[in-house]
Amino acid sequence: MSISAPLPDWTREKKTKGKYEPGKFLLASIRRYQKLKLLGVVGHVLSKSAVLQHRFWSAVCGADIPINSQIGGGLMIPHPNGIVIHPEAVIGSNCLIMQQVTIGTAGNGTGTPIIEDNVDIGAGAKILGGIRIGSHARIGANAVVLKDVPEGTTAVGIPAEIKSCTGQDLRLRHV
Ligand SMILES: CC(=O)SCCNC(=O)CCNC(=O)[C@H](O)C(C)(C)COP(=O)(O)OP(=O)(O)OC[C@H]1O[C@@H](n2cnc3c(N)ncnc32)[C@H](O)[C@@H]1OP(=O)(O)O
Repeated sequence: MSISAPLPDWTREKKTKGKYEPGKFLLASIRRYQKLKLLGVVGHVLSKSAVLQHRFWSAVCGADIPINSQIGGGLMIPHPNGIVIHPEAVIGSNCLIMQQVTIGTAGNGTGTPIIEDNVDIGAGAKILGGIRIGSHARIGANAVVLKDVPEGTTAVGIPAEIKSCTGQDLRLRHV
C-alpha cells in the first residue's frame, strides 16, 4: 500500500446530524463491535448489543458486510444495498464502495481479494479471487475484476481491463 494516505480519514464515516444514512450506522456497529472485542470479558458482554445493532442495520441496508470484516477506517458506502464482502477479504483505508458490489471468492480456490487504500469501486462491480487492487485504483461500474489491478489505474468491463490516461490518450491493455 505504497502511495496511499497512511492514516484513515475517520470523518468519512461520521454521521451527519438529522440525515438518514443507514450505511454509516451499519459501519458504526462493526467499528463498535471490533473495539469492544479488545476490552476483555466486559467488552465481550457489551459486544452482544453491537451484534444486534449489526443485524438490524444489515437487514435495513440489505448488505452482507461481516462484523469481523478487515476494513480500514474511512470507508464510504453511500448506498449500501446489495454490498457483499467475504469475511476474509481485506480492504484498506479511505475506500469507496457503491451499491451492489461483491468482493469475494472466484470459486476456484485462489482466495479472496486484497483492496489497498483509497480505492473507489463503482456500482455493481464484482472483485473475485485472490487478487490485489492497488491503492488509488478505480473500478468501473459493473466491472468483473479477476486479475490484479495496478495502483492508480482504472479497470472497466467484463472481464475487467485497464484503461489508463496518458494526456488525452487512453491506453487499453489487459489486466
Ligand atoms: C445514485 C448514484 O448516482 S450512485 C453512483 C453510481 N456510479 C458509479 O458507480 C460510478 C462508477 N464510475 C465509472 O464507472 C466511471 O466511468 C469510471 C470511474 C470507471 C471512469 O470514469 P472516467 O475516468 O471519467 O472515464 P470516461 O468516462 O472518460 O471513460 C473512459 C473510457 O472508459 C469507458 N468506461 C467508463 N466506465 C466504464 C464502465 N463502467 N464499463 C465499461 N467501460 C467504461 C468509456 O466508455 C471510455 O471508453 P472509450 O475510451 O473506449 O470511449
